[in-house]
Amino acid sequence: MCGTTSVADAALAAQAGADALGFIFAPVSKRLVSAQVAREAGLAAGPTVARVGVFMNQGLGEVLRTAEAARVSAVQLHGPLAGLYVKQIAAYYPVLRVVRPEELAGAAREWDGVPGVTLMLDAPEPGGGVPLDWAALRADFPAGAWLAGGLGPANVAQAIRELSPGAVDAVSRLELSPGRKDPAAVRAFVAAARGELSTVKRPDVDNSAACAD
Ligand SMILES: O=C(O)c1ccccc1N[C@@H]1O[C@H](COP(=O)(O)O)[C@@H](O)[C@H]1O
Repeated sequence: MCGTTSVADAALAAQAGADALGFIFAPVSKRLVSAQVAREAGLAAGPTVARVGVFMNQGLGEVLRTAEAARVSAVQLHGPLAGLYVKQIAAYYPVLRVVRPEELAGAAREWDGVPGVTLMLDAPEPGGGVPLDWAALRADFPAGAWLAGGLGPANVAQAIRELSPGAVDAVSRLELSPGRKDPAAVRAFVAAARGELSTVKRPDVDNSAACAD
């Protein structure tokens, strides 16, 4: 659940069953949040909810200082970034490295087996609410990668069926206005994603017993 800007929205998402909250620290964003509010919101979400700091083309020092001040548990990196920079941040925080569709195949090769770096596929305009052509991306989508881009309550189940992502992430289709969550959409999104994830057959999970029952 990305774009969290308040304690109230963090509590809402946690109560709805979100596994992770995203806090956007990229100055270009309409959902920009301060490290202090992110820290308070993360505390309100409780001990089992991950806290992801979202950055775009920001310096190494700024990323590490903000992540520390906000007490995030992972960092999401957007933009054309050098591999060395990503690895330097991965020495401190688990990294979600965001890639566009045209970068997916190359990034899957580059980051395959690199500890601490998980790929996240997103649309070319982050936070733009535009879904991807999931079927066309299936061949290049690596196991365990996360999926974002135009996901909402009405389409998240189909996206999970198409790509079996490790996790799904959304923002603009869950809002009343930028930075302000729509409670009904938040609850419907988590319910739809959880419902589909409980039935999807993953390549790394033997659920044949469940199928036979
Ligand atoms: O949402 C933003 O404003 C934003 C700004 C800078 C980097 C990332 C941003 N959002 C990310 O966009 C995706 C999905 O957005 P949507 O569901 O398509 O609206 C998500 O990963 C956000 O973290």
